[in-house]
Amino acid sequence: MNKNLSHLFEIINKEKRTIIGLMSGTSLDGLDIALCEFSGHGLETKVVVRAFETMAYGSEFKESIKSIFAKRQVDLERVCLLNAFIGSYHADLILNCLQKWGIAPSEVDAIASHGQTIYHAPLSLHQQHNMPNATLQIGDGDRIAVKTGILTLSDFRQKHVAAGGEGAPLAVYGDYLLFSEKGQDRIMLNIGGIANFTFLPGDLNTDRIFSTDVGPGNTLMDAYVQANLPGKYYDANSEIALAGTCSKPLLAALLDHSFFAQGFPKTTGPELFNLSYLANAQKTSNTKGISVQDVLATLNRFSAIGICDAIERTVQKDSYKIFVSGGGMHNPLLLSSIKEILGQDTISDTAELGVLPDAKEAVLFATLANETLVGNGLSFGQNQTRLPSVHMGKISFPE
Ligand SMILES: Nc1ncnc2c1ncn2[C@@H]1O[C@H](COP(=O)(O)OP(=O)(O)OP(=O)(O)O)[C@@H](O)[C@H]1O
Ligand SMILES: CC(=O)N[C@H]1[C@@H]2OC[C@@H](O2)[C@@H](O)[C@@H]1O[C@H](C)C(=O)O
Repeated sequence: MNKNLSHLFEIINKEKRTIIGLMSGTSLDGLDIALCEFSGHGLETKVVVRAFETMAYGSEFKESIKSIFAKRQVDLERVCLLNAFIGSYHADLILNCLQKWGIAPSEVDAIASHGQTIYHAPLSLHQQHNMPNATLQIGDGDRIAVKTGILTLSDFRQKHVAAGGEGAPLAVYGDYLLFSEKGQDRIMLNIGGIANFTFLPGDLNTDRIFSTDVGPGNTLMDAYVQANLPGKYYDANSEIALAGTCSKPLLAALLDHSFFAQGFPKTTGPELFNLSYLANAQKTSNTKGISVQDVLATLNRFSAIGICDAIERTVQKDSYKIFVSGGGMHNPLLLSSIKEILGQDTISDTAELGVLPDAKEAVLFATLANETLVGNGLSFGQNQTRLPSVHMGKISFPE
């Protein structure tokens, strides 16, 4: 038998598998690397996160990605080169991280690589009715496999799109497998560049699981800070927003977009929520002259309203418990607005469930890989989110 395939069977037959999950999101802050140990699959999945690290990206690398990120017109040669470069670069970051942790690559069974989203185009965004939902992540999995010598699963979103989804959010799969709890309705809220949430019903009825993107988390605030405050990357601890006042006319203009009127579930990205979106809202609301502090206070409230409105419109009020993750959970003004609007005294985070909030998305992709390697197939039946019941990820062998 082909040596790669016999190695694959060895991994599948193991009691426990060590899988590295990778995530590099819309904020372009760095590569999240989670070293996970799995046993079981499906609802029996058990994961222990043995180590986690965010390997920060250098400014030159961030600028290269930004030059092609969420843009309709780009230098195609740059896209081609970056697809290869990101694969190699991520492989180097993994090898550095393993060395730091004192773990040999041979101890790792598989890598689960999300890659870098450079364009997300569901039909609702591209509006070309003869074209399908589409999404594009780059950072070639073969490069990661060859350079690290570790079997690599990558490009997870393509199967989701092929099976009728929008390619996102995929968090719902990991949320369902790792965090469902009989007797407790849970909302798993991730506030990354774009915010999304999963509703996990306490009766474990898969038909009632619900998941959607809701609009911007940090992406607009980050983009505005980067464009207006040289040297700053984001509004750390909401310090700037806290010094301002939310502008009602600007807030109303930001909310006046068909995305918010559209039904659920839906997905979005910086292709829509970018500085042109803000400039347009400032123009129509005649608020171009307001201070940087007021703009950030307004953008902060805008994110909070998008998140809460989506939850209120799709999940019965009852007694759900919210578990937050993603960088936006470190934004105190945003969190206090969410609590105020939803009438929640406290919001927990996923650390309470054994997964560090900053590591959650990387753990998610490792979970998807575990399911593809050893799962028996998930069935979401007639789920209201129309979740494709598929295994995701393409397998790259090292040799
Ligand atoms: N102390 C803080 N105060 C305010 N905001 C913070 C703080 N720490 C992190 N953030 C926000 O979190 C962002 C990083 O979030 P995260 O790493 O979840 O993004 P991502 O993984 O790129 O996003 P996505 O989930 O959209 O792919 C930062 O860019 C910043 O906006
Ligand atoms: C296309 C894409 O990369 N989408 C990301 C992005 O970042 C947050 C939100 O938008 C989410 O839909 C998704 O990532 C997470 C990991 C997901 O699929 O659940």
